[in-house]
Amino acid sequence: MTTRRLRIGTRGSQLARWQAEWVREQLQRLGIEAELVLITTSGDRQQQWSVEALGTTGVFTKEIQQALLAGEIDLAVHSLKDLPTRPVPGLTIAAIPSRGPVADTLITRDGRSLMELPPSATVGTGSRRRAAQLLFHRPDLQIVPLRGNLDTRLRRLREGDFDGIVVAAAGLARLGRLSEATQNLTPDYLLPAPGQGALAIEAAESTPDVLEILARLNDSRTAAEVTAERTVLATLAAGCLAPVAAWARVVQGRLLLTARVLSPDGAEKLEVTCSGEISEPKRLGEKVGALLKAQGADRLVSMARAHPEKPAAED
Ligand SMILES: NCc1[nH]cc(CCC(=O)O)c1CC(=O)O
Repeated sequence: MTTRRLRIGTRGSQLARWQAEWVREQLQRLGIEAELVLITTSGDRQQQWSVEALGTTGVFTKEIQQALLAGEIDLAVHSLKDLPTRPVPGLTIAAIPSRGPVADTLITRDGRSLMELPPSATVGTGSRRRAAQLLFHRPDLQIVPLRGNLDTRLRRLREGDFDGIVVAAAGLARLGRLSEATQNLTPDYLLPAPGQGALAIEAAESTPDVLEILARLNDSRTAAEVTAERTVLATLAAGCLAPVAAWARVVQGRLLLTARVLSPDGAEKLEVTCSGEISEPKRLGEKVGALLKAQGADRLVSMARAHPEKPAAED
């Protein structure tokens, strides 16, 4: 077993540091000392650009993964929903800890709920998944592109740039600001992003001693849930830029998976729910992905690709 101090690579945002610090504390409980190493990613550097304009996935993870491969850090803590589904040679997800809240929340300036917002109200979000589902319920809403860290987005709402914003409950809770949420958006209303609320702890395959330690932070139930969700994304070859949502949960000893694909304008919506063995999350994700394809999901995903002018960012 390793006796040296482990180096945890993380982005510098408040949320990322909270998450990395949480992992540091979990390691400390196991008697393992660790320290944070802050790494700036291209997604952090280019706040003014849409993620699509950056022309690649993994803008919040790539530099951190390079540091892992170079041996500059021993482990990386990511928001799982920011981590592309395509594996990186030499790296592995060593642990997926127990998940936080999964839902999205609406925050409005005047405390009105989604259905109470006035006609043509403006909602700031950079996520196509959020935009499409909001428009499905309220086609009149004006969706305004919004990027940046959670604190930036909350500040812009207070400054009056929008009537409302939609953010992940997990992020708000971690910043200690869940009380600012106006409305919890239930999954039937706004289905979350694959992996939302969960962390991924990544390490290099060449460091089996580190992998062995990190395995103790894994929560097998959360791992099964997010594996099913991410398999839908991978099966649809959708990436983070298409309006794809997926949510898996354990109900009566079985894994229940709901996934949605929408057109970017929210006018079309496909949805599938299936259950499967907890021990076979990948099979369940593939099945749901295939059923969505059979309903025409590929056409909706390519509609999103054909409209790159609309930015997508926060999931
Ligand atoms: N890149 C944005 C991001 N990545 C992870 C979270 C919050 C935590 C989570 O959803 O797991 C957020 C903020 C948001 O979506 O509002």
